[in-house]
Amino acid sequence: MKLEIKNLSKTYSNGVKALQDVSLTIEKGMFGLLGQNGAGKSTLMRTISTLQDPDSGQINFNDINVLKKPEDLRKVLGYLPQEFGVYPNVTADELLTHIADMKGIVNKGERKDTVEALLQKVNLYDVRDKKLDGYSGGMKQRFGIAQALLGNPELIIVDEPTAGLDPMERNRFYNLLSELGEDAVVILSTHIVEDVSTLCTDMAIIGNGKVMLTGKPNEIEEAMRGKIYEVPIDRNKLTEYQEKYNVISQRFFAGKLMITVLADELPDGKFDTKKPSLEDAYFKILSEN
Ligand SMILES: Nc1ncnc2c1ncn2[C@@H]1O[C@H](COP(=O)(O)OP(=O)(O)OP(=O)(O)O)[C@@H](O)[C@H]1O
Repeated sequence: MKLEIKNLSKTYSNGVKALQDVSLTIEKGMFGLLGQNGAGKSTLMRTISTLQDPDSGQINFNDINVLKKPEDLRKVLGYLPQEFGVYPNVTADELLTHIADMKGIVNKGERKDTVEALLQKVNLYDVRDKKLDGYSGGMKQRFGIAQALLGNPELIIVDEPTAGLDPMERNRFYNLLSELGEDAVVILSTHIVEDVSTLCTDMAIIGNGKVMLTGKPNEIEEAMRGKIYEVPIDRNKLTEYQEKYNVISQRFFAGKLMITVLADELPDGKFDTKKPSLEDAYFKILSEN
């Protein structure tokens, strides 16, 4: 199983270059596409999902030429868009049954079994007869995954799935997502670094419509070992430190401002060496662009 994206470009009519010569090879497993708001993630996800056309480039999934045969891709695609839309005043069971019907699962018995199994899988079986518009954000997202999984897709795309979930719902959702990569190519688009470090075996960072880095999260972290330092400072000293050092990020920690600095060696005795995280790598890339 393999998704190959080659030289994909897209400029919107307002002149925004949302994709600039994007090439990626994505194999079976969970692939994280990390980028800030506006980086081009949704444009890429919608293009792969055949909802919009690029200006140029190619996409192949196994032997399907996606841009030439979008209908072939749709048969093996499961897509959870960023905005799944307004949740109608129907139950999870009713809507999933309806979508299963539209996806071509026409045999009633088979459809009932499929819908039941999926509701079990996403842990909504007990609330299957409740109206969707009364669901919590996490429950809605789990429903979104259930509909994306109808028809056993080989390519699953989830766009910013954990935005707006509370920590417990996010954890539950992670458990669900972590199983998906076993038999499919799964692309998880997100601006949340933790999503990628928790779930993904491979990743890319995208910014301004360009691929800035690809690799395995642990290798990307490892490449930064011995180069990341931190020190707590007074908030009003930030500019001073920024002038002197390559400050890649800052956060509040117990009332102090903790700054993270990129350097080839210990900047001075006040700094501590920090075990690099994926977030440090991400901030480094962002600070360079
Ligand atoms: N239909 C459109 N017409 C014009 N510009 C657009 C359109 N859709 C997106 N853009 C612009 O293209 C750029 C990339 O947007 P895109 O939605 O792909 O980014 P994103 O990484 O998914 O961000 P977000 O998380 O905010 O959705 C942004 O500058 C956005 O404003």
